[in-house]
Amino acid sequence: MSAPIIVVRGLGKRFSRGGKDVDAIRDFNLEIAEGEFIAIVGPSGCGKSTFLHMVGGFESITSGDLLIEGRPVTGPGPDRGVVFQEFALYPWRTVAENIAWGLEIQKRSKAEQKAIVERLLAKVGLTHFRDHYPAELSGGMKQRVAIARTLAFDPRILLMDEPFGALDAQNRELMQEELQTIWNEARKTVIFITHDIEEAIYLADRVIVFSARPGRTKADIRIDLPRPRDIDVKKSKEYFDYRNQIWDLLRDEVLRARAEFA
Ligand SMILES: Nc1ncnc2c1ncn2[C@@H]1O[C@H](COP(=O)(O)OP(=O)(O)OP(=O)(O)O)[C@@H](O)[C@H]1O
Repeated sequence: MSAPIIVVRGLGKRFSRGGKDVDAIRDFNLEIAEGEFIAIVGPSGCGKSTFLHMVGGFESITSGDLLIEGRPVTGPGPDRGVVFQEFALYPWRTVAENIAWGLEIQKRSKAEQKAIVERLLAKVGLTHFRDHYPAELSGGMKQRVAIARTLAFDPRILLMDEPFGALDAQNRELMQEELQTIWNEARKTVIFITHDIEEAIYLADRVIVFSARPGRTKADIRIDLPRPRDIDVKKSKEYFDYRNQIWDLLRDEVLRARAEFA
């Protein structure tokens, strides 16, 4: 196997607030191979978003190592694209202009920008909405624009924090299918945070269950379901077994996290 693209060793993050220290993450270890789809689930407040922000280079590291292709993360970079729950689209830009945003920063030629934007509009099924503004779109459509905008500058690593959290159940399922299709084609390395165990199993090669705070690996479960995965896989016995296994692990941690705040 080739060297992992992301290596996390003994990672820790401590926040200090009002003279009190909070260990969000402690002694967290993880290795991710290029092209792997990793989902992270865990109780609320266990440090999942903090970890993703550290990989993104938006949050400093308190202790341990966080390496991408062998180099320590020191800040954001074009090798990493982020898609978060809130659709951070520019309201004054059309769909096409939102997708082109990163390409303008990269100073790509107008012709290149147009070709990439058209390809991505088709990929996320929004060709007919290219001249619409975000306010005219549904939540699912906005999230598709956000994904297209991130894919436009072609990062090797996609960091996704509850990207479908604000969508209704039907749109969520459609977006899961779409993301799987995009991932099958592009094979990017993905770290995907979700509260939805079923979503994690459907999408991921491995599901990492975080412990209650301070966050670290409680379990690292390989999902051996054949790809590409049809949405009907969610009705299979294997899927059901994974769901029970992960839910049992998570339940203990959710109870521990609750006890702390009781
Ligand atoms: N900037 C900050 N300053 C102080 N404490 C912080 C800061 N950011 C996060 N924390 C604390 O770190 C812990 C982990 O937060 P984080 O947002 O990473 O959790 P999470 O697992 O993503 O939660 P959720 O699932 O609810 O989104 C929490 O106790 C949170 O209050």
